[in-house]
Parts: sequence; C-alpha cells; structure tokens
Amino acid sequence: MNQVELKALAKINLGLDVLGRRENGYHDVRMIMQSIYLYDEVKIEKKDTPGIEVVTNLKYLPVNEDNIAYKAAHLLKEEFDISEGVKITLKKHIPVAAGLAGGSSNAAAVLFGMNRMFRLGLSRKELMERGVKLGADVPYCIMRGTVLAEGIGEELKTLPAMPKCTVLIAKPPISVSTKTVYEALDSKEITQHPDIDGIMEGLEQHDLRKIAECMGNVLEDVTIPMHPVISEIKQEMTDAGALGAMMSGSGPTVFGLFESRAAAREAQRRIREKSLTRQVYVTNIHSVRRNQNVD
Ligand SMILES: C[C@](O)(CO)[C@H](O)COP(=O)(O)OP(=O)(O)OC[C@H]1O[C@@H](n2ccc(N)nc2=O)[C@H](O)[C@@H]1O
Ligand SMILES: Nc1ncnc2c1ncn2[C@@H]1O[C@H](COP(=O)(O)OP(=O)(O)OP(=O)(O)O)[C@@H](O)[C@H]1O
Repeated sequence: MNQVELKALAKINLGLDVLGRRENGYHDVRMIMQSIYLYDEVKIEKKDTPGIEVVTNLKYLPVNEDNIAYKAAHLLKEEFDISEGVKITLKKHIPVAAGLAGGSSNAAAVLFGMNRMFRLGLSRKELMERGVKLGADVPYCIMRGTVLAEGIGEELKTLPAMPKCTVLIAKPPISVSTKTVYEALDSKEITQHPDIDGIMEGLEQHDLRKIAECMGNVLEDVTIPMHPVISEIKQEMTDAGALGAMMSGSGPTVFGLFESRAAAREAQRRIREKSLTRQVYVTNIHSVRRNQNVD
C-alpha cells in the first residue's frame, strides 16, 4: 500500500467539566465527546526520498515540525525506524484554533494511516497511547463516536450513540489558545459544574432533549467574557429553535443541536445576516459503527 486517504473528523464537547489541576499544569477533566461530519481530507503517500513533507491548502499553517501531523509521522518513523519518506497532504475544512480538535484529528489520521501503510501492527489502544504524547484530544480522535473522556482526556469509555440530529457549527473570526483558557480557569472559582451524568442518562434513554438540557462547558466562563460574540451566536441558535447551543472545547466555536434542518438553516442565515461570522456550517452527528472494544 503506497497511499491512504482518510477523513479526519472534528469533535464537539457535549459536556466539559474540569475537576482539578495537576502539578504539570494539565487539568483533570470529565467530558462527553462527539464526532461530527465535518472533516479534513488527509492523504498519506510513500516517497522514495527520506523525510516528512507536509502540504496544506491553508497558507498560514506551518508545514514543518510545528504541524501536529508532521509530529505524528515523526513519532512513528523514529520508533519503528522507518527509512522511507512520507508526503502528507492536508485539505483543511475544519476551522483552525476553534475548539474542534482539527489538528488533533489530523494527527490521529496520520497515526492510523501510517500504522496501516507500514504494517506496524499497532492496536487501537497502542495507537492511542502514542497519540496522547501529541495532545490530550488525539486518543479520542482515534476512537471517535460518543465517548466519556476522563483523566486529561485520554481515559475513554464508549457511550450509547448520540441520537441523530442536525448540528450547526459557527466559528467567530477570532482565535483562542487552549492553554490560555485553561490557565485563566485556575484563577476562577467554578460555581456550577455541568451535569455530565445527566447527559449520560440522556444518551442511555436516547433522549435528545434531555441531552441538550444537561449540556454545559465550564470553559465558557473564561472564553465568553473575552469574546461576547459567543453568547450572541448561542442566542441566535436558541431563538431559531436549537434544543441546546454551547461553546465547544476552549472555543470560540459554538454548536447548536437541532431537530429540524430547516431551523438550523434559518439560524445559519441569521448569524450571517447579523455579521456575527461567515464561518457557519450545517452538518450532522457522525455515528461510528464498530466493535466497542478498544483493543
Ligand atoms: C479543550 C479540549 O479540546 C476539550 O476536548 C481539550 O481538553 C484540549 O485538548 P488539546 O488541545 O489536545 O490539548 P493539548 O494540546 O494536549 O494541550 C494544550 C494546552 O491545554 C491545556 N490542557 C489541555 C488538556 C487538559 N486536560 N488540561 C489542560 O490544562 C494545557 O495548558 C496544554 O498546554
Ligand atoms: N494540522 C494542523 N491543523 C490545524 N492546526 C494545526 C495543525 N498543526 C498545527 N496546528 C496549529 O495548532 C493550533 C491549534 O489548532 P487546532 O485547529 O488543532 O485547534 P483546536 O481546534 O482548538 O484544537 P483542540 O480542540 O484540540 O484544542 C493552531 O494555532 C495551528 O497553527
């Protein structure tokens, strides 16, 4: 196999709670993760010449060792002494620095793809162990689907699949640093924790309304005061009929869950009309049909 083409899916956090801070600055979290049908196209090709080449359609993204896809390839090349070169082509559709795990998902695709191409024989669990060295969201991006994530985000448990619905994604034209948001949270008192157990009950009962009612993200308390446009977008989605609307990850992207595709389109129209952002996409939950076993 000389080439693989993969879809690297974006994620949203249906729930994000922070339980404490570790000595190394990372935080213990309790999150419900969900993949959505918004993806980057990742192509990996073997090259005759050595080295790692990254090509992308976004001019401002690094193509050297600062690109997380490069880091993923480098990690496997070193560990398995792979002498052949690889060319990685990233066709980006997932907004960057958005809270949608775009980079993490690219890294996951490279680990997954190179494992197949070079017949490294790593199990999904073994790929995830390598993934966490690149970023806390990478193991989840290998696993995908509806998942409870604990630890720093790498302890994963598959949950009952999220009921089908339309997802509206709106990324305001600002960038947010995940590190800055987590650091700023340390000087705040968390007064209200999201109802993660409630979301899990909603998933068990296949009850979309319950899931939407229980959604919550403690990082909103940091990012929204910095960027009030996030609240305005949430409001537009709710006014147009979203069952729930919330910031994903450390932001600034807002997602809304809708029963009706027409209502999601209406929210998209209003958000654009009010110039809150032009980056608004109507998409779906991505369900993973697979053996639930991680190994
Ligand atoms: C906000 C989320 O996207 C929610 O899914 C993740 O928790 C962040 O995952 P990520 O971007 O893959 O995180 P990393 O690239 O590993 O870390 C970026 C920065 O976020 C902070 N970080 C990340 C994960 C975590 N559990 N605690 C943290 O404090 C750390 O300051 C770290 O320097
Ligand atoms: N392959 C890549 N795709 C996107 N960004 C990348 C990539 N490699 C490195 N980066 C850098 O990583 C930073 C974060 O980008 P990314 O899109 O992964 O953020 P995010 O969606 O907030 O991730 P998360 O939800 O995991 O915190 C950007 O500033 C970007 O320059």
